[in-house]
Amino acid sequence: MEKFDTIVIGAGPAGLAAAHKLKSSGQKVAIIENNLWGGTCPNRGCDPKRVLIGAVETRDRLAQLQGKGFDEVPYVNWKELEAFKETFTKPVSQGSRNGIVKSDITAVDGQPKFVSKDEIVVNGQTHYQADKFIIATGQRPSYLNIPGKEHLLSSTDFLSLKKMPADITIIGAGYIAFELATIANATGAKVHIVHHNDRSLKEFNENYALELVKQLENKGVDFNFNIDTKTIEQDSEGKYVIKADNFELTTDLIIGATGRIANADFLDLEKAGVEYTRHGVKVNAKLQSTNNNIYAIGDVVDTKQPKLTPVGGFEANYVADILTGKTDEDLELPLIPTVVYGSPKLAKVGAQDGAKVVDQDVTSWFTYSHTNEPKAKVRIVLNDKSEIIGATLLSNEADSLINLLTMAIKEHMTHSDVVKEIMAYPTAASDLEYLF
Ligand SMILES: Cc1cc2nc3c(=O)[nH]c(=O)nc-3n(C[C@H](O)[C@H](O)[C@H](O)COP(=O)(O)OP(=O)(O)OC[C@H]3O[C@@H](n4cnc5c(N)ncnc54)[C@H](O)[C@@H]3O)c2cc1C
Ligand SMILES: NC(=O)c1ccc[n+]([C@@H]2O[C@H](COP(=O)([O-])OP(=O)(O)OC[C@H]3O[C@@H](n4cnc5c(N)ncnc54)[C@H](O)[C@@H]3O)[C@@H](O)[C@H]2O)c1
Repeated sequence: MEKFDTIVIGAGPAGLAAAHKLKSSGQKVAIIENNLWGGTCPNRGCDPKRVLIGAVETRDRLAQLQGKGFDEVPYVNWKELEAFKETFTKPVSQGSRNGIVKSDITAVDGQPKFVSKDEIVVNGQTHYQADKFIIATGQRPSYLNIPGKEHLLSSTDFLSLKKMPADITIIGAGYIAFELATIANATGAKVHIVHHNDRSLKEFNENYALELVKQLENKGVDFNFNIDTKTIEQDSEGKYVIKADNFELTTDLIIGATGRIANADFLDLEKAGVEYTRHGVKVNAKLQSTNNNIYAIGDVVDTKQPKLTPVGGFEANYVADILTGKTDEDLELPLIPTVVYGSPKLAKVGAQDGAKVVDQDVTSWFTYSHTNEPKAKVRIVLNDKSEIIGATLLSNEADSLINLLTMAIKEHMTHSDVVKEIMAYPTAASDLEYLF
């Protein structure tokens, strides 16, 4: 039986980063994947989504300048865009696996299961042992447990639809629901969102989330709040009927976007003494599971941290440093900026409340008015020393500006620090000194 210093389970952004770093520190490493190498982000998450949103941004830019240089605003041609997206996703799995093999890391395809605290079997056949294991198996869509749930498709299905239906419904109002609704709407599809309460994007400032709802409503998206879906049926024409108390909606296709569940349940973790829930593997402050030799990183970890690609990458580097003796400190995550992609985009970082909050509608400012953006808002949070400690942004520039604000928070910048800097003009960054 082959024995390794470390075996990584799951070849997404987190697992791959850990495997490469451990190998470059001199370890004998294996990594096991049971599906597409590269994981969620480049195959069925961030990257394909970003390609699609890119086309939406282009369309909206034209729409904003209709009658101001442009006459026609075409809908996004889904078939062509989907084919373009495939040029990014198709090479990912083979490319990621090749990278592993090239680095002299053992690549194993198959389904691993623990047989003891330090041994796994893959596909019930080949046994491997290791001193340490890293679980990096991510999450999968979690479906509503209701009659008719078999009619629900996931974000993965959406990103690979061969044809965009005329009428599409998304259940849920989190990141995935907003991003997919934005994309489908730009293809000319009628989009409905059905949500069980009246609070969308609950991690974000409520007024900013409501403003984003308004922007999508203005584009024709139909929001149905406080609708707790009870059943889904298929009618005689093949359409789907969503039913709830005093509510019925007939649609061509339904995407379930009601959260994700940890891939911790197919590994026989019980045999290794590793505790987990549907939220993921339980870990201590060093990302160590209830078995001291088994760590967990990325989306599969049961913590309150946002489940995002850069977080998984950060944790991968941290655990690799722990395993190679470069640190024994507890994990300390830096500030985590996050963005709901769309047009406009909604972004946030850091504290949402503090000693002072400066909340401004900046739609009329040159940065936003020269492209005729429909709405731009900035909310800056300061502490009692007047340092920036948090921000929420709504605009087409929110994704780049939020990273700049993340650096400003890290550097404890105040207004007088900001005015000492020169930023390229005219950009969203050159407005910084006027934002608080
Ligand atoms: C639609 C969508 C859009 C997203 N957009 C963004 C975004 O814009 N920005 C952002 O930062 N994040 C985004 N995310 C989240 C991001 O994709 C994840 O945070 C990131 O992929 C997590 O990396 P990971 O390596 O922990 O898990 P994954 O990327 O999920 O990788 C886990 C890997 O483990 C494999 N695996 C699972 N079970 C087993 C098993 N039993 N044995 C072996 N292998 C197994 C899986 O096949 C997968 O390859 C998005 C997610 C989705 C679904
Ligand atoms: N841009 C990004 O960074 C990005 C994009 C997509 C996904 N992600 C990651 O993937 C994760 C999963 O995304 P998600 O949108 O599935 O999860 P989410 O947690 O953001 O949203 C799930 C939504 O479903 C709702 N919901 C739960 N039960 C429901 C029910 N019975 N009926 C109707 N709605 C219900 C929740 O209230 C919530 O609004 C995110 O939390 C994030 O970590 C990130």
